[in-house]
Amino acid sequence: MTNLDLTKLPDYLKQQRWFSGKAWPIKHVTVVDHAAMESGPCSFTLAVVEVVYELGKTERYLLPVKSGPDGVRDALEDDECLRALFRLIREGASVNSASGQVKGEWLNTPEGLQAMPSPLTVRRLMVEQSNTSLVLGEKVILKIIRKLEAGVNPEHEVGRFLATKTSFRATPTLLGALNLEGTAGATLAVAHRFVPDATDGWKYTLDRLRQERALGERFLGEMRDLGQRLGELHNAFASASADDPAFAPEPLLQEDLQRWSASIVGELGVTLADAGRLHADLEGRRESLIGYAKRLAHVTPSGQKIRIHGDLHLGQVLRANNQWLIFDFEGEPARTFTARREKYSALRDVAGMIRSFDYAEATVALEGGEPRGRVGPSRDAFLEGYRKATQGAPYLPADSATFDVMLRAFELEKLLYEVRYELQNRPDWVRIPVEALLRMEESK
Ligand SMILES: Nc1ncnc2c1ncn2[C@@H]1O[C@H](COP(=O)(O)OP(=O)(O)O)[C@@H](O)[C@H]1O
Ligand SMILES: O=P(O)(O)O[C@H]1O[C@H](CO)[C@@H](O[C@H]2O[C@H](CO)[C@@H](O)[C@H](O)[C@H]2O)[C@H](O)[C@H]1O
Repeated sequence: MTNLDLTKLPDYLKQQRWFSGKAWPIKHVTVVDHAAMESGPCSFTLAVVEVVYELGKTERYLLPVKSGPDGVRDALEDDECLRALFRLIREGASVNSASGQVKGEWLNTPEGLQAMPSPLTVRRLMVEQSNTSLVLGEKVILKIIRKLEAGVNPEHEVGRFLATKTSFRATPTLLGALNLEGTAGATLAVAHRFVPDATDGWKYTLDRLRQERALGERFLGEMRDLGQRLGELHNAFASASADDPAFAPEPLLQEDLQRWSASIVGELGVTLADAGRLHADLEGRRESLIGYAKRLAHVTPSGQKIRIHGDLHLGQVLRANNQWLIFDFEGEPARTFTARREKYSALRDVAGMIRSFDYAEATVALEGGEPRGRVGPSRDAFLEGYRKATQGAPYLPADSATFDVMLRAFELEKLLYEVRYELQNRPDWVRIPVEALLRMEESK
């Protein structure tokens, strides 16, 4: 049994940036598995704890901790503890836990064989994030996952697929992972190639929109490239062989379209109930918005369902060396792993990115910058690049009318998600998706 003082854990958790249950009273915290990490100069406990809230909900968190007379301390503050964790991954080694095994995995790809500097430098990433990322030797970015979910972690699964089964390299390659096997099984950490001097696409685009009155050919060319990279990513997903059930494309059926359409109509009801009080004019658009969702159910199915990114926006791409890299294959954080791993229409990712152009433009306009009207050219350039990379792809709809109906329905789906996301996280921003909903043309 670990010598962690369980009575101290609720207070400890509530002080952590990554702990998402700060608003709810905790009933109790239990340790569901733990491993003693005792090699090298740092000894600590790698514990998986289950938090049971008074309202009945439960959540699991990874706690790499040291305990002492003064309470619990985060072991990740100690560089030696971090190096010990990374050694497990790098050496593909394992350590027994109380009810399973903590197992390191290092991928045998050409990108994975780079030498690491010694001594290994450790740099903490100063970004707001729900996990803890560290840069090791300026070559590897190690993300320690804080909130654990049951099932296969899509970021690990997708990274591994892209690195080992495809030639798609417009992504920071997955190098390795740390997994807990056993009854409390989960992915605990993922290691990717660190991309030096990278800017995230959101910041990059905002800077460009602030600087350029009219979008120049250079920026539009970059948007074309971004569309092309996304098309190449989808081609890589669709290349999965039939004996790889988690990735193999599946036929798109009328019932898929009907299910997605019904789900968007349901989300419209929930979202208008939440946002309608604040934005009364949305109610008047209900029927025309339902029209977008309903048309999705009636198109003739063509194309396939494939694995997709699932939460694509400008914050999920990096710009480095004049190239785009797509990363963060975790999917939408509010969904279960099973839901995030579902195959879908590739156009859902296309819609996600198009929505992001509108967000970027609206953000600059709200700052008092250039007025709106620049999304259209970005959207067209992005779609042009996407179409070029996916010409004749079997997973896309056969005709452009169906392509457009599906894309509009997924834009609506994303907009509704964004309204709910903003109401919960950034109420001041909710006007961005609300105004976009109001702008959607009348249903035809
Ligand atoms: N491979 C990488 N190379 C360089 N920077 C990266 C890399 N991966 C992530 N980052 C930076 O770290 C930030 C957080 O990474 P992310 O994987 O999105 O963490 P989280 O899932 O916790 O939000 C990103 O916004 C990006 O700026
Ligand atoms: O990056 P996450 O996986 O945490 O995604 C969530 O947060 C995003 C905001 O950080 C949110 O994205 C929305 O805001 C972005 C600007 O901040 C914009 O570029 C996106 O288009 C917009 O959807 C995302 O929806 C949410 O899942």
